Amino acid sequence: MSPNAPLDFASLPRQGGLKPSLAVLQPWRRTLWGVCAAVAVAGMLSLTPYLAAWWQGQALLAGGQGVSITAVLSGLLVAWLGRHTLLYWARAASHRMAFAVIEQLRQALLHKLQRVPLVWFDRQHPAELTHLLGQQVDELEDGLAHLLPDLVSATLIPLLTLVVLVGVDWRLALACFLPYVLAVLASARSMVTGQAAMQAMMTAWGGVLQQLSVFVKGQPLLRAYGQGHHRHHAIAQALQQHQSLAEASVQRTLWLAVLFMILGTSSLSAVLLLGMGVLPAHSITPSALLFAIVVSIGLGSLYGDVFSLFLRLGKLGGVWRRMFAVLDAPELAVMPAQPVAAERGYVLSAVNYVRSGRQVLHEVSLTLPEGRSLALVGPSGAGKSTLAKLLMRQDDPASGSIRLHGLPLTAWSEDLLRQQLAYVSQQVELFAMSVADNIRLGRPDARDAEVEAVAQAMLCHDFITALPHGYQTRLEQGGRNLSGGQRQRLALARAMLCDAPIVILDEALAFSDIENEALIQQAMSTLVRGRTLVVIAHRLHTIQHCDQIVVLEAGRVVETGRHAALMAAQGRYAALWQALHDVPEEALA
Ligand SMILES: Nc1ncnc2c1ncn2[C@@H]1O[C@H](COP(=O)(O)OP(=O)(O)OP(=O)(O)O)[C@@H](O)[C@H]1O
Repeated sequence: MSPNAPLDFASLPRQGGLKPSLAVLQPWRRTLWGVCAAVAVAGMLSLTPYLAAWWQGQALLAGGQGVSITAVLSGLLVAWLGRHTLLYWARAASHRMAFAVIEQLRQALLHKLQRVPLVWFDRQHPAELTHLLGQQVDELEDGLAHLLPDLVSATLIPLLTLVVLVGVDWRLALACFLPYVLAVLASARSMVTGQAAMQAMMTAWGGVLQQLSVFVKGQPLLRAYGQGHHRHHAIAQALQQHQSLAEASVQRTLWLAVLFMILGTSSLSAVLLLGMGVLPAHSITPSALLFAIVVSIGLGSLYGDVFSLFLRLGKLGGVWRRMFAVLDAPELAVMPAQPVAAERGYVLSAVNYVRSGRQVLHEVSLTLPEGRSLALVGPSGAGKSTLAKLLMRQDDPASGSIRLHGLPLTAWSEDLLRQQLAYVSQQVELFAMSVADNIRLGRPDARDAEVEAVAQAMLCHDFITALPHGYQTRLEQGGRNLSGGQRQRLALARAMLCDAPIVILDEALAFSDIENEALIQQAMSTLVRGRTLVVIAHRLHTIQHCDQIVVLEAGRVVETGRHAALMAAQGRYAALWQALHDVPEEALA
């Protein structure tokens, strides 16, 4: 596999530690070996000052002159240059690999977010997801670019030195390296036991981000209700929770820090004790003792690195786990099915839907022929929006089936289904781009004249041309510089521009005043003629001309029919009409 081929994140081992990082770097394995070799050689070159000291010391102890200072300095300079050239190349190569992986991983996560059921987002907090896609993906850089070379340095150099020292004197080698091995084992254990604490800290940090995001986004509301202090308190609590976990984690590893301080000086002490006190003087040569002293001093500088290496390994595992939680989120599968011949429009059979463990829709069955209109009415919380979302396959029912044009929604490809649908939800989404581009999201290739025509029809043109740069005025995120009614009309214009054969409007006129509402309805009735229309509205006069009205109550269909027939039946619909419009009893007769 060439490094330019797309990476397969699905096949990475789902575990912490270094395994996913090594697996994801497989396409660059040759470069990876090169990086490790370069780091190893650079590590060996870093030993040259110690070797030179030993060499000179040995010569002096033997009563000689040693090598000339110029030769020593030249040798050290060459080693220094060689070491830094190798490290420079290794850093550059490992960063190239890391950035390529990070780029592809971010793309894979974004791609995944486009395929998870939309209801999945209800369980996520936007601030946490943004943090994951932004900062946390970048945090992998340490694991991919630095950790492996650092591990090589911390393992290979001591190992090589150990081999040489064993050759010189195995007893001194033991004294020198036993504390180091103990330090590695203690760090590894602390990483294993610290995994849960690391996860808890990451989760707690997610909580802090959530509270901060509520605080920032909710300022207008919080101030209106004087809740600023309350929110401060919530943020302080979330921070406090994170801090206590961090403190607990530090407490848990404090003994390690102390142990490291002791072990860090133990190699030298053990070598001196053994070499000058315990072992008989004649059984040890001065040059062997000198070499062991030099090695143990060099080893002392590696203890801190070992400790931080294991901490970083633990953190890397936590970051991969967060990535996998998103990459492994279940998707809505597309399952081929045989279409029911000659069936056009929607057919729902015994649809049950469960949300957060609660049944929201019960045995809903209905038919909406192509080109006809259907209104969903009922009290708040009856399940109208939920049903509309299922028609767009934002999620799958727990049981029952929804067919469109004879084919179960589960058999439609995501793209093909989206092409069928235009949707205006209760929450209008407008983006920080020009007004024209916001409308054009409905159909990216629409010409300016088409954008303007649909804006005229949805009564947007006048307020748009009154903006400083007309259609090119850049909106604030969420369209904050527009009124609620203006935002909704823009969303309607976008949906109408989309030209999809099925239009779903969820309270799309809720913010319109009576005068505008009548005018928009008139324009829309022309635009949606011939299309399949699903409307949700509390203001029932807006839906009285629909071909079919379905009344939902507590997730069940309790009535269906046309306006006149339902009014005449004096059932739930008539009662709703009466309650909402305060029509006198005799008018319903
Ligand atoms: N994200 C969610 N998580 C859990 N339950 C939800 C969620 N969204 C809606 N529900 C529940 O599903 C039920 C139906 O909600 P839905 O929004 O479909 O009602 P509705 O008839 O459209 O109400 P309204 O007219 O107020 O918009 C409600 O009882 C609601 O509590």
